[in-house]
Amino acid sequence: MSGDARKLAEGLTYLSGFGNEHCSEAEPGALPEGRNSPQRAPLGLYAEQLSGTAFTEPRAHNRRSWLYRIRPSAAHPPFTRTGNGALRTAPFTETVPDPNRLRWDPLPEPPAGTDFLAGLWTLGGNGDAAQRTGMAVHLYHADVSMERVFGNADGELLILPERGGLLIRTEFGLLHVEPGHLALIPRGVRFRVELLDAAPDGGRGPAARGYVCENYGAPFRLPDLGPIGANGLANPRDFRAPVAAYEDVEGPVEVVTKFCGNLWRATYDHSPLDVVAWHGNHVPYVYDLRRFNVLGSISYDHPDPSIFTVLTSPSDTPGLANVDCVVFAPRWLVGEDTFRPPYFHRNVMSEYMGLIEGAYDAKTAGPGGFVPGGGSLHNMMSAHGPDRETFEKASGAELVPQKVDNGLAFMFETRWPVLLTEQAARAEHLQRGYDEVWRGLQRHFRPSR
Ligand SMILES: O=C(O)Cc1cc(O)ccc1O
Ligand SMILES: [Fe+2]
Repeated sequence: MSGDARKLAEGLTYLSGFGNEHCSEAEPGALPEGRNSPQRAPLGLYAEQLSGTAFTEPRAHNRRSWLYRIRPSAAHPPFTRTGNGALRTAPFTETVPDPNRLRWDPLPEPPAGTDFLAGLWTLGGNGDAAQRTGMAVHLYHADVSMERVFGNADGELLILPERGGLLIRTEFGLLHVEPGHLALIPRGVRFRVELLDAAPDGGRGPAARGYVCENYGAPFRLPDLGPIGANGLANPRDFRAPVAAYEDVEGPVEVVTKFCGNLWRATYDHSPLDVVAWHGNHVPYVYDLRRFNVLGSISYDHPDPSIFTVLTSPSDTPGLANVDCVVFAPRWLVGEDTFRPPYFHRNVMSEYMGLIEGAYDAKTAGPGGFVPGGGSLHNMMSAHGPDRETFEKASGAELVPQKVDNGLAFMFETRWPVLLTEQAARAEHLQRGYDEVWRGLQRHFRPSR
């Protein structure tokens, strides 16, 4: 079963380009020509618009798609409340904001039978989902594929697998995402996550794991490049959207929606993944983080990590991100007379970091350190930077050109402090004594008199 899914995932074709006006049809003639909503849509399909931005937002930022489906989304019974599990939504008010630097080990293995939705575990966040501002940091662990379908009214979901490949079946078609890739599910788009590497029935292998940034604010877009020029960082053509693929399923399908923080469920009499054709720019996509064109200093000093921004969700203040997704991808360090790892700093922005693979150049690796599947939180103005070991090594290192290619880390950098859920503040896997990594940084200063 999982072998078939992998073959399917690896054979998928995509539409290329970030923010493009794509179009796709799974049956010839399903897409109307020359208009969005003909009197009768082709092939007996229903036409439906899905808006990701207000109708009136500037053309450059407007997001919407037209879907041609077997049944309109409106054809569903009432939703009723279901448990939220470990999923939480802004505003975050469960704990007292904590100025300490914090670090977590990976989530423990999930209970048997946990799907992606049940396995979402919220660390914290900021803003207010109902005001469409702020963000949340979630982790997930899952050992079975979803059978139900999920859609999130509260924001878009940026998924970064750390362990195990995923096949994501969406209203727009299928996406394949592996550790080292990101997948983006826009607000409102329904999807089902299937595991490609789960141990078949009975043989319990390690669960799939990863990170999710839920963005309540303006949809992620590519950052402006300013003096960098017309190319660089994440190149638009490397973002890939699915081609139309639909499920023609008549029969009970459980559909869950998150709305203003709560999960609601309904049993549909058909699959809502029944879109036969679509066009538009409010679409899911995948991106391979290793395609990131890393730019940096070729003279001296360590640049600010904004140069590693893959995607940004802007706020109403120019240059101030609701949240940025930043990647620390393989790169050369060549700075002369330069302390090459990240500098000591205190930042008005708040930084959640995770590790997809290997190690990170400012933090000690290994057990009790910054490990794949773990995460760190350095909130507004919290003092951090290289740990003692890194500082000592890097301030004495011979400054020959050096390739940093032993890891893949990322950061969600957000305008407001990330406030913790109770489960994150009390977690067994919250590391105790994280401050120790900065203990013993020696005094070297000697006043001249
Ligand atoms: O804290 C971190 O490791 C993230 C980070 C990286 C960097 O290269 C410069 C500043 C910064 O906050
Ligand atoms: Fe930092």
